[in-house]
This record gives sequence, structure tokens and C-alpha cells, in this order.
Amino acid sequence: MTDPPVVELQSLTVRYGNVPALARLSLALRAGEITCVMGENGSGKSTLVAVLSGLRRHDEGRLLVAGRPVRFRSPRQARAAGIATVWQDLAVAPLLSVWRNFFLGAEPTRGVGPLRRLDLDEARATTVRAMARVGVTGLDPDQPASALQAGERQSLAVARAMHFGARALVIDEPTAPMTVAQNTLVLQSVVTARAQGMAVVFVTHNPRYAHLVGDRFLLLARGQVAGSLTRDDVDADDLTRLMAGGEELSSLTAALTALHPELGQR
Ligand SMILES: Nc1ncnc2c1ncn2[C@@H]1O[C@H](COP(=O)(O)OP(=O)(O)OP(=O)(O)O)[C@@H](O)[C@H]1O
Repeated sequence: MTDPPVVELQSLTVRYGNVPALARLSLALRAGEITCVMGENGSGKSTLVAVLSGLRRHDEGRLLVAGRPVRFRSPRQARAAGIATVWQDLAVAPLLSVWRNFFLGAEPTRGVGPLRRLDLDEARATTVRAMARVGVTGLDPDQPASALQAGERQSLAVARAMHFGARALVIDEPTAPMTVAQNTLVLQSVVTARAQGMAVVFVTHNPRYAHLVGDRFLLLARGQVAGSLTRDDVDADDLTRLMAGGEELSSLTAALTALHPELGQR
């Protein structure tokens, strides 16, 4: 028998008021696969991230982790279930060192009872090793986290998720423009997480990057699946066209609906 997906959405709906931000969305996230989630603004990507990370509860349908239905009441519960989220504009505690940010309260200790103390050397060495695994080398673990660039912050969060044994990784690509080097770091982290056997959701606006790393591609439009493709189905140009097509189609739909409201009901 095959294992159940690490995370599965079954006909999941999330509404803001009457507006469905996700409408009957079904999706299976499997170990060792990268699912790239794409779609224009307002298509439901952030809502999907919010549901997976425990920030928002679904209204209908089911969310399953390792085959068991769950309904997260907080991000803490999602993390406890093994789903780690790397936020788009990830906050680090800027004045704390990189290694403090890596452990954030889960630092390794030495000794027991009243003699228990932080194992600083171990904490630093673990941070450097974990960061090197996701491609950040030559790192000074004592530097303040504010010195890290956007891609490096995401690498830090991915390295952390891997170290603490997450089974699924949800990574929301930063929207601010990044250098090629920073983008490369994000892609490296994503691929390393897959190699470790995680189920990865990569929300990206860049079809070329998506094609470079993705196994599956989920195109969202108005909270629904506009396309669900695998690597064998498409090349990078197809993905680019599909995304551009999505935008064209929905601006056309919006313009038509403005002129002919009855079309919006169809
Ligand atoms: N807090 C909210 N209150 C009301 N409506 C919301 C809220 N958040 C999102 N929506 C609506 O839900 C739909 C999906 O939005 P969502 O933010 O998930 O899309 P997105 O694909 O992430 O867009 P973007 O790329 O701009 O972040 C949109 O119609 C949006 O207006």
C-alpha cells in the first residue's frame, strides 16, 4: 500500500464573507515532491498558505495530514503537525544573532538540572552546518540576523525546518525583487528540502524558476484549479504562456463582467 500524501486538501473551501478565496480545492502533497503554486494576484495563493500554516481555518472540505483530518487552531498546531512555513517577507529578530534566530528558544543545552546551560559551541556549529546544507556558506553565526538578505533569511527558515524535522514545507517566494544570487539560494533550499524527503509547496511568480525545480504545477484562478500539470506535461515556455494566459483571461473576464454583469453569474 502506498503511504497517504503528507498533506492533502479535499474539496477545501475558504470564504471571506461571501467570497470564496479557495473554492473546492483538491491537492495532494507528497514526500519528495515540489508543487509550485502559481496564479495572478487574488487567485488564492496566500489563502492556501494561510490554511496550510494554521493561520486560517477552512470552511468546508477536509485538510488531512498523513491521512488524518485536521483543523488547525493556530500556527503552532500546524508546526506541531510537521508543516513549516517560510513566509514571503519573513521576519527575523534583527538584533539577535543568526544562531539565536535558528534556534529561537530550542537551543541545545549541556548538563542537567541546575547545571544545565546553553551549549553555545554546539548551537553555532549546528547553525553553520544546517545553513551550508541549503547553500549558505562562509556564514558567521554570531552576526545579527539583520545582516541577512531576503534569500538568506528564507534559507535560514528552511534550514531550521529541516533541522527540527518538518515533513512539509510551505515556502512563499519574496515579492520584492531579489538578486540572482538570492533567488538561487531560495531555489537551493527548496531542492534540498525535497532531497530530504519533504513535501514542498513553492509559491512563486516566476514560471522559469518554477519549471527549474517543480515536479507539479498548480495554477490557481479565482480560488480554483485552472491547471494541474506535471513536469512531463509542460516546458518552461508553456508555463510562462499559461500564466500570461491566466492574467489575460481574467482581465478579459473582469472587463466583460463590468459591461455585462450577467456574465459574472455564469
Ligand atoms: N482578509 C481578507 N478579507 C477579505 N477578503 C480577502 C482577504 N484575504 C484575501 N481575500 C480575498 O480572497 C481572494 C484570494 O486572495 P489571496 O490573497 O489568497 O490571493 P493571492 O493569490 O495570494 O494574491 P496575491 O498574489 O496578491 O497575494 C481575493 O479575492 C482576495 O480579495
